Parts: sequence; C-alpha cells; structure tokens
Amino acid sequence: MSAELTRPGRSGTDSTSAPPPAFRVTDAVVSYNGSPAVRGVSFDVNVGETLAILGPNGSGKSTLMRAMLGVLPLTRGRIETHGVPLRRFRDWGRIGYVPQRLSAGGGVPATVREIVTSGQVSRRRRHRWATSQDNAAVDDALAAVGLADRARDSVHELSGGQQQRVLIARALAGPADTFIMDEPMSGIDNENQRALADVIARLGDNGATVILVLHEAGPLRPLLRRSLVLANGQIAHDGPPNGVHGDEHDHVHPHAEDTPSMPAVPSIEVPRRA
Ligand SMILES: Nc1ncnc2c1ncn2[C@@H]1O[C@H](COP(=O)(O)OP(=O)(O)OP(=O)(O)O)[C@@H](O)[C@H]1O
Repeated sequence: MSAELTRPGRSGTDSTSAPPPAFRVTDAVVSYNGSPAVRGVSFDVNVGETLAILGPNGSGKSTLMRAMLGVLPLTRGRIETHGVPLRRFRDWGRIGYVPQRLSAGGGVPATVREIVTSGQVSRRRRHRWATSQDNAAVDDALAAVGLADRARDSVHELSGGQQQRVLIARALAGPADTFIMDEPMSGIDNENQRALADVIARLGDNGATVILVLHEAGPLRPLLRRSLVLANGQIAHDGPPNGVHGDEHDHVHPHAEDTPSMPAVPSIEVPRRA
C-alpha cells in the first residue's frame, strides 16, 4: 500500500469533468417534535476537501451530521451524497463514519484487530472468508494509526485516545473514501491528538474527503482550509477558519517533527473513484 494518490477533481489539468460533491446539502431543515434544530442550511462538500463543522453546544452539529448519514429524516430540503439523493444512496461502504466512542459491545472482549476487521463488513459478501488483501488492509490501517503492536490486545485495555485510533483504523480498513468523524479529539491526550491529526492529514493528502464535527478546531486547525460554523441551527460562517468562533485554541501542531511516537507509517490508500 504505497500508492500516492492525487486529489480527485482537484488537479485542474484533467479533461474529465469533476466528480459531484461528496455532499450537497440544500436548504436542509431537521426537527425534533416539530421544533427545528437545523434551520435551512445549504453547502457543498467537494471531493477531497477536509473541513470542520464547528459550533457551540446545541448549535445543531450532531443533528446535521446525523441527517447527512441518513439517520435523521429531513423536514425540508435535500441532501445528495456523491451525486445521489440520500434516500436512494446505497454505496454506504464509501462513507467511513467514526463515532465519538467505542460502544460497550455487550461485554464481549473484542480485540483491536477484530474491531478494525469489522470495518470491512460492507465490502465482504456474507459467508466469505477474509482474503489476504482484506488482512493486509487491516494490517495497514493498524500501522497507519500506530497500533500494529496492540492488534491482539482487548480494546478495553486501551486508553480512550487509543480506542479512538482503533475506530479510525476501522474506517480506514474498509472501502471508504469519505470520512465523517464525530469529535475525534475529545478526551484525548496530546500525544494521541498529534497521532490522530497526523492520520487525518495524510487521509486528506491522499485524496479522501474528511468532515470533522468539532466543538473547536484546536489541534486540527492547521489541516483546515474551511470551517462551517453553526449557530442556533444556521450557518454563521463558511470559509477559512481563521479567527472564527471555536478556532481559538490551537495548542498542538499535527505535522510536528516532534512526534516520536509516530515513526514511519505507511501512506493511507484511499480508493480512487471514476
Ligand atoms: N433527540 C432529541 N430530541 C429533541 N431535541 C434534541 C434531540 N437531540 C438534540 N436536540 C436539540 O437540538 C438542538 C441541536 O442539538 P445538537 O445535539 O444537534 O447540537 P450540537 O451542536 O451537536 O451540540 P453538542 O456539541 O452538545 O453535541 C439542541 O437544542 C438540542 O437540545
């Protein structure tokens, strides 16, 4: 897994037409019991973009994210994913959702490797054994997040930050080229934050679309060319992140030469789409 991929639709020299946006949200309203939490938002997320959806508590970030994942219905408006209306979208393997926390898992002591392998469910047919290619993708994903040496450990032995890296590895091991990460930095120590920021940076470098749902840009700020700030269910800012609400705490730089815990990690392959 060493292919360096270009950003799809970004070169400007390609004679083929640009792909449709990874997400096109048009006048979206999402309500709970008739009360709107997202109130008429419109934006595109282009293929290959890394952007943050920012905003204070209760501003509607999670509600918008869940609508984009097809979990919450729209009261009004439209969402298209890779050119397909959400209700007709079937290619969910393309979307790598990284939740905030590992769920308790019913007390079953899953290993790190088992959790990461579960990211391949949508790409495997049922009753088919893992191929050597599947296993290699899991190895690469674990190496990319710096957890190759923890593969056999129970996830419950890992710190919160390491568990977050397992969740990212799970998304990396699958066929996704579009990632939605819910507060990937919350409750994570500085070392793990740097490791995670580095993984996210390399995903973007390799052409993935990355949407980060965050309270504040913090250590991810250097990765962002764009932030979309919600306030009271509406877009308060859509543009470069500098100086907008929620961007003020950038203590850690992700591309640090001072990240000894993340030595030579393999590049992350993102499936190339026609
Ligand atoms: N299941 C629900 N039922 C009713 N109201 C809800 C529900 N979930 C969220 N809300 C309300 O919708 C609004 C937006 O909440 P949402 O969780 O989307 O905001 P958020 O920006 O993600 O906040 P946080 O950062 O705290 O997660 C809030 O007023 C919240 O109280």
